[in-house]
Amino acid sequence: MTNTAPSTADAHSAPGAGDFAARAHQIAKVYGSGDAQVIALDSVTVGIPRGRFTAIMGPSGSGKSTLMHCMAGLDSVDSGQVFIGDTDLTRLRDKQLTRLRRDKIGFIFQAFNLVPTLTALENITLPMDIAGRKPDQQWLDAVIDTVGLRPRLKHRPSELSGGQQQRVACARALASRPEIIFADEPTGNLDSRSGAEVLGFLRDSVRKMGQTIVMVTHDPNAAAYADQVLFLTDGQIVDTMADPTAERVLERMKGFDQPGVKA
Ligand SMILES: Nc1ncnc2c1ncn2[C@@H]1O[C@H](COP(=O)(O)OP(=O)(O)OP(=O)(O)O)[C@@H](O)[C@H]1O
Repeated sequence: MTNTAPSTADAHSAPGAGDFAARAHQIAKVYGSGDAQVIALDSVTVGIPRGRFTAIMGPSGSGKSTLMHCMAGLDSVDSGQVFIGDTDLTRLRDKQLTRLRRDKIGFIFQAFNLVPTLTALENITLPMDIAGRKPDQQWLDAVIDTVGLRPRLKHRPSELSGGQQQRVACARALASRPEIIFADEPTGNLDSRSGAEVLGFLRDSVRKMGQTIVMVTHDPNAAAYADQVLFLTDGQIVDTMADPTAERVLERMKGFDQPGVKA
């Protein structure tokens, strides 16, 4: 694959560039006050290249989840700007933000968050049903085949393995062709084989379908599926790595004081 995507560092020099699916410009987030004050994000500027798979890594407490939540409009920033496409999230009212999250963003969490009474297919199309949108059947078929769920569409979550449930959650995120998918430790609850399958599907959806995915992970093996890794410490992006391998990511992580990495 030819790497023509803008690098994350380009976001500094070209904050208006159109090749980023999402951008943060000098965002800060502080929790608490006085002695209890924590600077979770310290003037972070970053661009998430369109049609690429980006992993975010860093020690526990470095601000990964906060960065993801702020970029996905799930949490507000104290200063700076966040863009999804050309839309500045910091200027939206609550209702507009809810609509943007529904229409432009897909989410995959560690917990699969499926509705237990619905079938796999009903779970996949639920966000579109709620939004009153008809799924594009051809696209839906492609997504279902990509995640290998065709024989399981009528099963309820309790009749599916953890890996299959997370595949349903991936398909649900992909089904509406969102501008960007945010995945927070998507393989954290899976055994290594199911985790590898899910990561393979995520990578395929980027390579074959042009999806943009950002994934927070503690696992260098998971990060190795990405096209690039952003390293966060103390609320700042301190490094990026293109075409990562698990070994190189692990080596880089050893430079940080971080207890959670699996060797
Ligand atoms: N709601 C909150 N109130 C106070 N402090 C918070 C809150 N949420 C996060 N923090 C603090 O902000 C910092 C960044 O937290 P964040 O969850 O983003 O880190 P992380 O890199 O995702 O950590 P982990 O890998 O352990 O999940 C941490 O010091 C955390 O304790």
